Amino acid sequence: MSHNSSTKEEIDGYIKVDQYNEEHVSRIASHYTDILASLGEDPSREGLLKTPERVAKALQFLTHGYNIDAAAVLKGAMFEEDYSQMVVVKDIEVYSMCEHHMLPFFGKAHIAYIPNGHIVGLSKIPRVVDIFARRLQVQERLTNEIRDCIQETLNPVGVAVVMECKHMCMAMRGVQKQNSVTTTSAFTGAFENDVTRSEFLRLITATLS
Ligand SMILES: Nc1nc2c(ncn2[C@@H]2O[C@H](COP(=O)(O)OP(=O)(O)OP(=O)(O)O)[C@@H](O)[C@H]2O)c(=O)[nH]1
Ligand SMILES: [Zn+2]
Repeated sequence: MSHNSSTKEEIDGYIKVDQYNEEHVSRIASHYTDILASLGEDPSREGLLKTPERVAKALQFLTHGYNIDAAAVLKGAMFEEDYSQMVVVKDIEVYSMCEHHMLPFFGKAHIAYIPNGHIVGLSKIPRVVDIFARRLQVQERLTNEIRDCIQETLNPVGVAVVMECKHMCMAMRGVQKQNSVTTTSAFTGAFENDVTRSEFLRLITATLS
């Protein structure tokens, strides 16, 4: 992956295995060799020989959102359309990493917008989620960044984002709460109105049968 330019693949939100930045991979890997030794491991034992490189590549994948322009992704599929009801995309899987411990947090995002002359290709909404999630994050900022990107790019009548995530730093270590879920939300425009917001919350909690 080039860290200096956005290829078509990067704009599409993908990183291909042959696109890792080799210079960064080898730099990160050499640090991980030290880290393994500092943990009391033997970095030269067979099972760990390729681990620093694997971790380096995994980390590049898990943070590859930094160099993708989320607004450009949305603009790539905006269509003029005379539809002015709420569009809701719910249950979008989210995998991110907390910036405090670099441990995963994961869960679901539910997103709605009310068009203002333009709709956006539906797949672009989960892509925007991924672009901001594949960075070191806190859930609150992730929620706001998704909202702001959609609002500023699509200029809809309103945007709503709700995220429900589990944080591994609260489950595997620290306070060790296995079942707690953190909910964050961010709204603009029409969703600041109680009736519209309630309609959105009703739609994301409704189950299809
Ligand atoms: N607000 C917010 N906090 C987060 C998020 N992810 C992790 N944290 C918290 O970041 C905080 C960091 O607190 P510190 O006291 O500096 O770190 P710590 O000693 O490792 O804290 P403990 O996790 O309580 O052991 C912890 O309370 C984490 O639960 C997030 O997405 N949003
Ligand atoms: Zn954390």
